Amino acid sequence: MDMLTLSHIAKCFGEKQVLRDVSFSVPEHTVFGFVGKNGAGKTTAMKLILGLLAGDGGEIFVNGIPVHYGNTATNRFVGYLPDVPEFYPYMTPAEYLRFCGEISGMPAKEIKARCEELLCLVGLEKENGRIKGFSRGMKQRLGVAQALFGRPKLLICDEPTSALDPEGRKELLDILVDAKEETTVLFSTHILSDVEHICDEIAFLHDGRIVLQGSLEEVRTIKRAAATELELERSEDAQMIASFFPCLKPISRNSLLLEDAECLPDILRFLADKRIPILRIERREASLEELFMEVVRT
Ligand SMILES: Nc1ncnc2c1ncn2[C@@H]1O[C@H](COP(=O)(O)OP(=O)(O)OP(=O)(O)O)[C@@H](O)[C@H]1O
Repeated sequence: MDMLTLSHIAKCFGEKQVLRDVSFSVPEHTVFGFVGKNGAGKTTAMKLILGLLAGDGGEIFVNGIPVHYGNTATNRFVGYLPDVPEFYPYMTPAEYLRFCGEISGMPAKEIKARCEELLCLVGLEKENGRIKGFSRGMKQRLGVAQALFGRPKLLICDEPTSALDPEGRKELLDILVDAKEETTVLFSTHILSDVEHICDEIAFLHDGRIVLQGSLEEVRTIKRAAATELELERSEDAQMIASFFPCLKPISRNSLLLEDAECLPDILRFLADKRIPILRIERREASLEELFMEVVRT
């Protein structure tokens, strides 16, 4: 079953059309990457899903129920982590989560157990200091715990890793993967390597439209499946051969990328004729970054 469906969503701010005919579905118990450059409209789409903005067309369903602008009933299924979560800095993480439980009306006994469970999930069970001393990564992890408190069916995270260092990013991504056991995760990002590491499905938003979507494998199949990297011993040879074969794109001083495999025999013959030393020829999968650039160019 799909936990979230966007169907032909449109949104304008004044004259500016931010989303045009955006449709995608997020299957249950998956991590779904919502990818787009800064300003692509990701936060706008998330606010529409949360009923915080009124759309200009289309429909959104969470757990099969339509979302309405304003106080939408569907938010009882949703946990939300904004891009910059705010906390009471004088509280400890356990106090903060207990407070979240109390205002949600959960029985005291359940609150204690849920706090312990979530602090373990996000690796903050030994952190007894006040939140004001927390790193950004620790705050994001606490934000995930807070968003998961009410056992939402859908967890929405707005750019949860963008301000984190590589270690903090990895910790947070691991938590999102663990979270899909009990929920469905939609997270927005412009960091394509994060998507490559943890997402089951992805949708690329560009210019207000979804330009590519599916599982990682599907996306790679739809677009270019692979490319060949050619590394030569001498940089002057790399420059020279790139000027003979426009299908070769320089990617470093000595390395070239070949996207059209049909040219490879001609290139190898040329290298052999001229006795140009080769260091490495490697066939490799295109990165998501390359796929995204390709889609955006077309
Ligand atoms: N309330 C608003 N009024 C007018 N324009 C807005 C409003 N909210 C967003 N926009 C514009 O809509 C566009 C999309 O913004 P949005 O924040 O949804 O993008 P984003 O993909 O989340 O970007 P980022 O990664 O930078 O957060 C931007 O050009 C932004 O300036």
